[in-house]
Amino acid sequence: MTAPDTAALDWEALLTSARDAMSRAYAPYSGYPVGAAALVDDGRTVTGCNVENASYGIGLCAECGLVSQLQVTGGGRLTHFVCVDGRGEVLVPCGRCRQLLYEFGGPDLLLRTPAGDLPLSDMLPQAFGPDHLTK
Ligand SMILES: O=c1ccn([C@H]2C[C@H](O)[C@@H](CO)O2)c(=O)[nH]1
Repeated sequence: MTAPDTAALDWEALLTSARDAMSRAYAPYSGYPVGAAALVDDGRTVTGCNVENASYGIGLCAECGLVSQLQVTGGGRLTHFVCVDGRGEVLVPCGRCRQLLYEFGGPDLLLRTPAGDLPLSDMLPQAFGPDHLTK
């Protein structure tokens, strides 16, 4: 399956999905809800929201839920990704989450960021990934 044409991609629909996910976040400790949405190479959309915990350090980022949903709904490769903050504004994924995304999207995964649409290779240069383990 080939990645959808970037120009034809409906970023607005993906943003709406991310904002909807954000509205379901559980973020009572930080007060910082996050929603994430990604397009899969078979046309599915997967989403996630952050889920915090009274044991602060074990809270889950929105991207954790997203990659879990990716797997549980059939796997595949992520092609386009966006996450939003509590105002619905585009947010950059945190460093750990860039690594999570790399596993399932690789360097060509396109991220919508406040600085424009960028491949993950720009956001996580010289990434460590599955290929290193096979060398
Ligand atoms: O990429 C990110 C960055 C932050 N958060 C969450 C973690 C925490 O619950 C809250 C504040 O850091 O935002 C995410 O879900 N994804």
